[in-house]
Amino acid sequence: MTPVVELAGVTKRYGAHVAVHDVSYKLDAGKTVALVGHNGAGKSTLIRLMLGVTRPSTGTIRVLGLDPSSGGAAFRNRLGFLPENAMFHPASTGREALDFFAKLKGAATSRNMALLEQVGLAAAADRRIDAYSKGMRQRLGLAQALIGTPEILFLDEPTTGLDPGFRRSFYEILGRLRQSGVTVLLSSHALGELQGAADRVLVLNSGALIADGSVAALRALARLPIKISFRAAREGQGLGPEWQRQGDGKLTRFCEPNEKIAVIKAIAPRLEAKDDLEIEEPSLDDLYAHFLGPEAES
Ligand SMILES: Nc1ncnc2c1ncn2[C@@H]1O[C@H](COP(=O)(O)OP(=O)(O)OP(=O)(O)O)[C@@H](O)[C@H]1O
Repeated sequence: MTPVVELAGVTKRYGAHVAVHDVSYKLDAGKTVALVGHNGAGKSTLIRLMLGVTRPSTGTIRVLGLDPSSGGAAFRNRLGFLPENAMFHPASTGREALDFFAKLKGAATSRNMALLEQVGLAAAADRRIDAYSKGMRQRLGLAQALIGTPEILFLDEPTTGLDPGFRRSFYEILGRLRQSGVTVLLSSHALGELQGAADRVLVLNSGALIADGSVAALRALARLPIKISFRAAREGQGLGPEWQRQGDGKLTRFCEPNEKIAVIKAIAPRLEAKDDLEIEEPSLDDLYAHFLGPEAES
């Protein structure tokens, strides 16, 4: 399958500052891919490079088989973009804003109501945008990005500032888009919200791509320890020193993911029906901190 996006050895410098350093990847059609990293990691710069708004200092970029910086209007209409801070005229209604953007894109305005419906804004179509919540404005931004039925959507931090309910419903809309075959590339600070929402995660640190894979593959790569705890009716004598008694009376130890079953088998003969066994997998926030450091935001 020909990749829809292909970067090879892409570096972007602003003066002496390297915003993106030697990044290469290929994206397949129909996948949802997340770019994850701290503030300043280079996520927006990569999106701008793929949109053709800025050119790489070195390396090559192909989007839908073309150099995005030399693509014309027909090429741009095959892409949708939701900027980090989508701006709309506050006095216009959602419907008027979409009409404006459709005209800019040379697209028919007749689909706009269907787009508003798709993002759950049909009932608010004729309300002024200054009365929209942040979550509603982000959905309007998504509807704007969907004008003209784009093949690839670039969404720059679409869920930043949204409360958990709005985040969830935003990802539900993205899930439906994924089923319709659109390729989605979104950036995010938070790995935690991407479980089940992204097929693949690209982790960026200081402009460099430091990890690339599904959430499950990143978990396997990180090999973060698993915590096993149990509270036994009988004393857990004879267990090794790796088992520590906690303040709540539970016995706890950490182990490598590939030791988990052996550890459970070793304690199984001591467990009775009324005993309590807990297996705690590392959280996605732990995984983010593993790749990007303890000051990780979630
Ligand atoms: N036009 C520019 N001129 C100079 N430096 C820039 C420019 N655009 C970005 N940078 C710098 O490049 C680095 C990467 O910025 P970028 O906006 O791509 O990061 P980001 O991962 O999107 O961050 P955030 O999560 O804060 O949006 C930053 O250090 C930023 O200051």
